[in-house]
Amino acid sequence: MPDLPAHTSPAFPPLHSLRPEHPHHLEADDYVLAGATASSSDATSTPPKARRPSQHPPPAIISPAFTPPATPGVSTPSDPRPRPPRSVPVLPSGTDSPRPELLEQLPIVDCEVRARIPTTTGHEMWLHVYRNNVDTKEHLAIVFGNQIRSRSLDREREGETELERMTRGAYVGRLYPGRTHSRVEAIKRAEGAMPKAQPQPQSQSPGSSASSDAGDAAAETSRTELPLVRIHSECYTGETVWSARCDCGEQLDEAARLMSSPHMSPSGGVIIYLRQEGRGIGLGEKLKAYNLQDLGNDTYEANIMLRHPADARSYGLATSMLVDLGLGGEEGIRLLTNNPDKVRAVEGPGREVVVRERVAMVPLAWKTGGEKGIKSEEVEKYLSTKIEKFKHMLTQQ
Ligand SMILES: Nc1nc2c(ncn2[C@@H]2O[C@H](COP(=O)(O)OP(=O)(O)OP(=O)(O)O)[C@@H](O)[C@H]2O)c(=O)[nH]1
Repeated sequence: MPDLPAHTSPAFPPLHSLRPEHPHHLEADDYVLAGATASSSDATSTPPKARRPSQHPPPAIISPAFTPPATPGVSTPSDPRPRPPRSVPVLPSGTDSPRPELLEQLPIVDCEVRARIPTTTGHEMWLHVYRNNVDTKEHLAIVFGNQIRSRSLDREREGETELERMTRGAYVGRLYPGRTHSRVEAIKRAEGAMPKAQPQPQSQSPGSSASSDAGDAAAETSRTELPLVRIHSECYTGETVWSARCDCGEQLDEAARLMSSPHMSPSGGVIIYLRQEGRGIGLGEKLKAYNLQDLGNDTYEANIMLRHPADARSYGLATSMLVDLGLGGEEGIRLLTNNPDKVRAVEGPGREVVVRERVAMVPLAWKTGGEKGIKSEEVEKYLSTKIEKFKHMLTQQ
């Protein structure tokens, strides 16, 4: 989705100035952004550095303790084609971080309904609403491409009419006025042949006979063709009300952009959207944490001061939803994340999902030398805390 309306669009006027009255606070006009010519395809560029013309050294936008490492040689300015994001293999032994505590059993999930959503960029995605046996929230799977299908959605339900099946989204291909059957074969049978105007059915899901025909080829399949997955946690502030305190809205946009590009993600992709707002503490508590951050604490400390874990999330639901979408098993997935805990946790207690590669999410401002992306003192502090305290890996290594 190259033209997704970014939550951080420069054209969007700020609601109010976030500039504090600290005398040494960064003045935007005092700085010239270095590296503004960096290629936007450079997935491991360093963030912009601030330079101040006056005699006083500038207060760093990024924590002085944090120097994002540069990975040379990844930009190809002469090649205008989009390149798949670089990814790094995830070894079975995993990362250096301790394995997070996992539920002994995966939650049971059920896809209640799905619908085709044409988007403002001209791409389409399939929005799936899931229910489960551990909470009452509607967790979501945003599916790009036609290869990925929900097993629980497609399951036969006793006494169900064809209209009911189509209404809950359990159909193959596309709906059109007058369609009477959820399955293409039934339409063929009823009409003697495939109707001329009938749009092409979706390709079969992984694990079906058609896809197993291609099973041998799968062994040779380049890892870039593994489905791309993002496990995204709800962030009302960053995704809906234009907050520049975090990079959540930008990450959601970027995941959708990569997954809707057949070049970047030829096997399609899924964003599992979990309703665990505020790293699991909820919106109200997150707002309290923001006030504590304005009082000088970082995002980690603020949660602790509120007597919450620094990160109160879990990922068992995501594992179950991925299995339901046919992405479990040895073939594996590529996971779009900087969070080492997520890589471990999403694999599940019995390694039901295998993360073959991790694809880093580098902030847009870093990739573009500050030309695009979120610019705020708050987000810089947030990102440096994620790296220093949550051990997020914002580069490919
Ligand atoms: N408690 C709290 N939650 C926050 C804050 N800022 C963002 N969040 C929440 O954090 C979640 C996103 O977490 P991130 O740490 O940005 O990213 P991640 O999901 O751990 O890792 P990535 O996969 O690399 O994006 C969302 O639920 C946001 O609502 C904050 O300051 N305090």
